[in-house]
Amino acid sequence: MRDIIIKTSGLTKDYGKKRGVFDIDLEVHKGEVFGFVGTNGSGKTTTIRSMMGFIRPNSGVCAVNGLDSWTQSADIMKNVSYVPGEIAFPALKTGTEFLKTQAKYLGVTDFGYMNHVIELLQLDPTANLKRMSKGMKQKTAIVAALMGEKEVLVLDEPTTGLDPLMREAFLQLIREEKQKGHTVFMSSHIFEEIEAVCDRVAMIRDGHIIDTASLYDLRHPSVKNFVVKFEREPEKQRFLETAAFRAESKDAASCAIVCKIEQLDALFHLLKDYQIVDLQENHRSLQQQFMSAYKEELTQNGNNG
Ligand SMILES: Nc1ncnc2c1ncn2[C@@H]1O[C@H](COP(=O)(O)OP(=O)(O)OP(=O)(O)O)[C@@H](O)[C@H]1O
Repeated sequence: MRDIIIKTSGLTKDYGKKRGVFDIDLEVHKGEVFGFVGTNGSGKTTTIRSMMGFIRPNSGVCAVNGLDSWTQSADIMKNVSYVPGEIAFPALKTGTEFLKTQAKYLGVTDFGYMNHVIELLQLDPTANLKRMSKGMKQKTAIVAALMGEKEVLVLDEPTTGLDPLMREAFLQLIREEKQKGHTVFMSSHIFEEIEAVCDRVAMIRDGHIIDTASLYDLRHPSVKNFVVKFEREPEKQRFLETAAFRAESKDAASCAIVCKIEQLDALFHLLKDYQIVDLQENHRSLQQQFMSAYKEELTQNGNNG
């Protein structure tokens, strides 16, 4: 069993009127990149702030590196790089001044990694802190957090304000963190970026975890869905009549086929006897997984969710 770096159990912070987070159970293992997705106001920040020890839960516990989030928050901070959802800088003039102050606070003396992050994010730290755009502020906060090279990263919507190119650069940084064996917990409402870098993901809705999924399982499903286009309609008909696979007609010459991994060989063997002009695999996306967990939960709760 791999080490558990972040754990919440029964975490509840009730703000009243069904707002807050309720009975949150999460376990993040060493070296894992763990995504936390949910719509606006679903409870991502409340969960993260509870983990960091900034919020005292009504019930349940959170721990990071085995330290209790509420009573040992200061010790947790020593080993965690944290990017908050709402960035507030101290009253300093430039980004450089802020980064220097942060380096002193974190005891950073080798600036090689900090410069690497600055370069990758194409940040000009000499800019006036107050006049920085939202994206520049976000980049500055990322540099300030990552320069400490801590083994655990807790990031609350770290790509907010970043343009698509910079989001990709940021995801590259996360991949590098993963390669170093560091543990990352990041929230987002952008499914694609979670899908691109995470090992596992928890989905939260209205303060409740509705599903936890392994991205490996999502990328390597035990059942595959194909859309096959035959050269002519009679070919498609002939295939459907074999009834060898779960299949349904899509349009004149195409059909959708559902195939278990262990039947793949048999399917391709069978298709050799047909004139095929196109074959596509339909992957289930994280967003589709979220939507079906969401609908399932609505059904279970009788739409009172
Ligand atoms: N201090 C507070 N007092 C009262 N309600 C709060 C407080 N903080 C958060 N909430 C409510 O708790 C719920 C969860 O908020 P939270 O900020 O954790 O969501 P989020 O998933 O991070 O949202 P977003 O994606 O919009 O940042 C929301 O309904 C929010 O209005």
